[in-house]
Amino acid sequence: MEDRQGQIAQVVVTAREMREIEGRIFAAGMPVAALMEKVGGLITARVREVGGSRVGVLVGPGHNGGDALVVARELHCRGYEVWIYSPFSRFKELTGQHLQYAQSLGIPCYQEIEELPHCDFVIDGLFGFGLEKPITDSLAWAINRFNQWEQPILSIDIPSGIHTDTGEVLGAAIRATQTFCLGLWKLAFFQDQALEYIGKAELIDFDIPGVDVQAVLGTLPAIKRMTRTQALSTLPLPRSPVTHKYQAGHLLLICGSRRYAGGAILTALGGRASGVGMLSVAVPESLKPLLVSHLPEALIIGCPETQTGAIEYLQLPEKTDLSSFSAIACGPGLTLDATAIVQEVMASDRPLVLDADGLNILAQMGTIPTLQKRQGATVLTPHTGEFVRLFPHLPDPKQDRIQAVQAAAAASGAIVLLKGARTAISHPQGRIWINPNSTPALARGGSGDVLTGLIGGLWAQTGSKGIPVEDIVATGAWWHAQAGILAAQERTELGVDAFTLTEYLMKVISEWVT
Ligand SMILES: NC(=O)C1=CN([C@@H]2O[C@H](COP(=O)(O)OP(=O)(O)OC[C@H]3O[C@@H](n4cnc5c(N)ncnc54)[C@H](O)[C@@H]3O)[C@@H](O)[C@H]2O)[C@@H](O)CC1
Ligand SMILES: [K+]
Repeated sequence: MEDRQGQIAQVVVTAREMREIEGRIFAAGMPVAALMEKVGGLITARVREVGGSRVGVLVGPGHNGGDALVVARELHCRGYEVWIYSPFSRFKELTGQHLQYAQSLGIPCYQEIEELPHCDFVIDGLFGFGLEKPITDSLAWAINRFNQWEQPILSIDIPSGIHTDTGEVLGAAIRATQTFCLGLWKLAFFQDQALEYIGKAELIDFDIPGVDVQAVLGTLPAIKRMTRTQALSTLPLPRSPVTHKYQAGHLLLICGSRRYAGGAILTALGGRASGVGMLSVAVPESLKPLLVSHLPEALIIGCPETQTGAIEYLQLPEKTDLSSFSAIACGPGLTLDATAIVQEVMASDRPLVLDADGLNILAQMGTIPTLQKRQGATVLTPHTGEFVRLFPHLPDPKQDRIQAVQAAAAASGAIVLLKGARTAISHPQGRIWINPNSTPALARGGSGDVLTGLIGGLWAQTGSKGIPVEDIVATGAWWHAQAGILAAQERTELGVDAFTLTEYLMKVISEWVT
């Protein structure tokens, strides 16, 4: 049971895949009406927990409307006052039958929004994954009116008007307070542009057989949703009782400048929180005392500086070269004057995380040709602005973040982590992890620096264990977000500065592990 729920929690589907999976269930003999009844019953049970007794139900022409009508009928039978709004004249057969029966029970059905009496909440069953063209005219107008209402709106499957795959608004879309996603997570739930419409998201599992999911998605689905179980299986815990510090990885961080000293500290604190065995931090010479005072256990490498206070070149300790490190993370706070350093680490064959100015310098060097020459594995961690600078010829991530990150990884051969409310990580061959939960508290200067150090530290510890790099990166993203969520719970969304975040990294993980 645990297993099935764990697997279902990771699955993410497109509208086409959902239709194929649904097709297999129907072909195997499940009557369409029975499935609708089952799903409607599950939604009703959740709706009844919401409270209120006067309900407006928005009913569309397809099976999303059919689901809504089952809920309307069940609520009516349980003593709720129910009104239906449906401005359509033609319905799919099953939906039409449900509407007829609902009306026979005395549930009023209105075609005009003004006729709907005041209700405690609204159920949105206008369109689900069958929406195929933009919503226009009077229906778009009505949706915009519903959005101005104060009452909570509960959407069935997906807020009506949201594209199931890209998350874009097709003409007009319901802004839901809560959305009950049916059966399997749809891609739109992880596209930043849809999040304000989806509200609180909840999966209603209606027992889709695992074999049908596998038959359509394959044994290694392309897009997966990160889960706690997955993250815990990747973390380097428990440690072997006989390990020594060099077996727990050696991370080299290259970061900071006189102008951006704090970025170096935050990156290093992120690296430290990963538990990495040995931490070396290369910074401009003048930052060395500052870093030593914050991280007494790390080896701080002071490097010659440019006139502007950037690292001029790497000056590693004697008998050390880049091959001494299990992973390198480079970029936060470097400024654009540290080009030589980025060239040097690009030429090494070490696992490399590039972030911030490291990415901006890579963009100047020419992202794709430079990466194609690299011997080792590379992780890029851009936010949207850096992404566009790195990949100016690829589709704009604002339109479809998942497709954009997939295209970037394929074109560059790097593992690309695109930051956002729903951070997505793609492997060059198209495998994607999505981090499903985060907090706007993390939209704050320095929080990305912490992530870079953390991912570097995890990679240094686990890279040699055969764990796929994208799993390690996704675990870092998950851990970082969970620390932000816990910190925001305890300190509000205003209380999660990047330094505080580094302290919550340990706190959150000890809660999971114990
Ligand atoms: N996948 C599954 O296994 C299940 C799906 N169910 C429900 O079925 C839904 C999908 O049902 P459908 O395929 O009937 O699709 P929808 O109910 O999403 O809507 C399709 C209908 O809307 C019309 N339409 C599409 N775009 C329009 C537009 N812009 N303006 C006006 N009309 C438009 C279409 O002509 C069609 O009649 C799901 O979202 C879910 O709610 C559930 O009943 C049970 C199980
Ligand atoms: K809907």
